[in-house]
Amino acid sequence: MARIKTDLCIIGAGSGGLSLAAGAVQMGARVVLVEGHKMGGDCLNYGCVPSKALLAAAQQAQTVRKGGFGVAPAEPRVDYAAAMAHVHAAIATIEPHDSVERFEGLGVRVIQAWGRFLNDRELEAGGDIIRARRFVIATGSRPVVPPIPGLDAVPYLTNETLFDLRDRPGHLIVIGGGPIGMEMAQAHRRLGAQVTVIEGDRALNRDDPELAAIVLDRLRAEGIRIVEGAQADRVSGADGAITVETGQGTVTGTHLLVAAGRRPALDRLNLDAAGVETTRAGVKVGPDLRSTNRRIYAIGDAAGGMQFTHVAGYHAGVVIRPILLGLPGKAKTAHIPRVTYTDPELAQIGPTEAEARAEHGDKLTVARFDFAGNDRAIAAGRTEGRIKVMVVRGRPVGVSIAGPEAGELIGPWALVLANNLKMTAVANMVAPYPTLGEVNKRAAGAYFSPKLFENPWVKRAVRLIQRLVP
Ligand SMILES: Cc1cc2nc3c(=O)[nH]c(=O)nc-3n(C[C@H](O)[C@H](O)[C@H](O)COP(=O)(O)OP(=O)(O)OC[C@H]3O[C@@H](n4cnc5c(N)ncnc54)[C@H](O)[C@@H]3O)c2cc1C
Ligand SMILES: NC(=O)c1ccc[n+]([C@@H]2O[C@H](COP(=O)([O-])OP(=O)(O)OC[C@H]3O[C@@H](n4cnc5c(N)ncnc54)[C@H](O)[C@@H]3O)[C@@H](O)[C@H]2O)c1
Repeated sequence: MARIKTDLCIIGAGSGGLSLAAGAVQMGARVVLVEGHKMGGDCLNYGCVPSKALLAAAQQAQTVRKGGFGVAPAEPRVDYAAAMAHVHAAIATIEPHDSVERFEGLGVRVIQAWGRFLNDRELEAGGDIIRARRFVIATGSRPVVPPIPGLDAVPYLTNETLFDLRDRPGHLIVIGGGPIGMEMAQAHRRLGAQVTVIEGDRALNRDDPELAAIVLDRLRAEGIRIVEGAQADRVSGADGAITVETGQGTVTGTHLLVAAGRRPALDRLNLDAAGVETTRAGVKVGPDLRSTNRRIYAIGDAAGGMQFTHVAGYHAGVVIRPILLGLPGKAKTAHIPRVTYTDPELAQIGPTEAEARAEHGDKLTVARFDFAGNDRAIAAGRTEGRIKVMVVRGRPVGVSIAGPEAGELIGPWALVLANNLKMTAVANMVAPYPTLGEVNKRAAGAYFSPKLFENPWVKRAVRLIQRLVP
């Protein structure tokens, strides 16, 4: 047992904790990092990395299945275990970057144990007692397992166990039509499984319904059954034959994936002892991410806001200022993008059209452009898609994109919104031809066109000038 005094103690070595530890130690702080399970957290081990790697394998299968452009389609011979081997190879490639060795090399003291507060200034981990000037809770989130009658008596998967499978499910039932559910539904369908998604509300319900429909139409066309407005009421059966009852009938499949949302991972922390209040969403924090104990901050999924790796990283940047330099820090959300990596992808930044309409009323203009009008999309046969830009007084406040590479295409808008730039900044950009990226400029064009081309004053001015010009 050691008594450790430090400047900063971070609990959780996932996306947020690792970013903060690396930044803080390299700026000269003494840093202790406490991790009870795997370095890299959810994103590396059970989240972003494995899900995107499996989607890549699924894309490969789909390319063969689809054929086209003179290449004959063929039913792909899928080796599911090999696809999962790719998933674990991707994790293994990234692992060293998040490892104990790398962080100790940077000068961080890493304690591999669960952390638990003893009081408002001390944390116990693996028998060591850490007294820190500041603590940061970066403990992430866990899958919600809803209290559906019968669920506890059947074998079910979550994102924490799905990537351990080596035999392809014959029929995967997914409870939850959010990003996890839809990404894993498409991955498994493309790898040859039958897939049914059961969603109590609308699938992809945080997104603009007009754009979500583009994605959902494709998923249905690929053979995924999506049952919406159907709460999973009861589950029964055993390994290989699991039945889910909903208000819209019953579904029987071989495997069940529960993707019904996330809850903050705070249970081991003994937060009462530290005077840290919580809500259902996470640690109760202000915009500065400080908890009800002024020495303790929370970042990432544990802070109860947007649950994304890039948000956890952003939070790390926000809290490092007050913790290390005594400067104010404030987390904002209006400029943060989010992407669901189905094919086509679904990307959003700021409010959707309905949300922007509710906030800005008549001041809102929505500019649209369809991928069907983009030459590169036509050449590549990838024309399913649309971009919508919500503009208020010449500045974009929100952007929604459904289409191929939507996650890449939203990048420039993240720059525009983060820097409060105007639509003219996008219109002034010259996009290389032919690229999908031209949709961004064309959306800006769609915003300015009515002002320029349907404006009688412009027409009158041009006629007058043409008469005067020699
Ligand atoms: C299937 C899936 C796919 C996803 N895909 C994406 C994506 O494509 N893009 C994206 O941006 N986001 C994605 N996410 C979300 C992303 O994974 C999370 O938002 C991100 O990991 C949050 O980072 P974090 O640092 O808050 O927590 P985590 O990365 O979860 O790290 C928390 C760490 O804290 C540790 N811990 C918990 N309690 C304690 C304790 N008491 N003591 C010590 N250690 C503790 C945990 O073991 C864990 O290692 C996905 C999530 C899932 C589940
Ligand atoms: N691409 C990405 O960036 C990405 C990918 C996956 C996850 N994530 C993050 O993880 C979070 C969690 O993802 P998620 O998909 O688990 O959660 P979610 O909350 O986004 O979606 C869960 C869905 O399950 C439904 N549901 C809940 N209980 C149900 C029941 N009993 N019967 C039927 N439907 C039910 C809900 O209505 C909801 O639509 C995301 O919101 C996101 O922040 C991000």
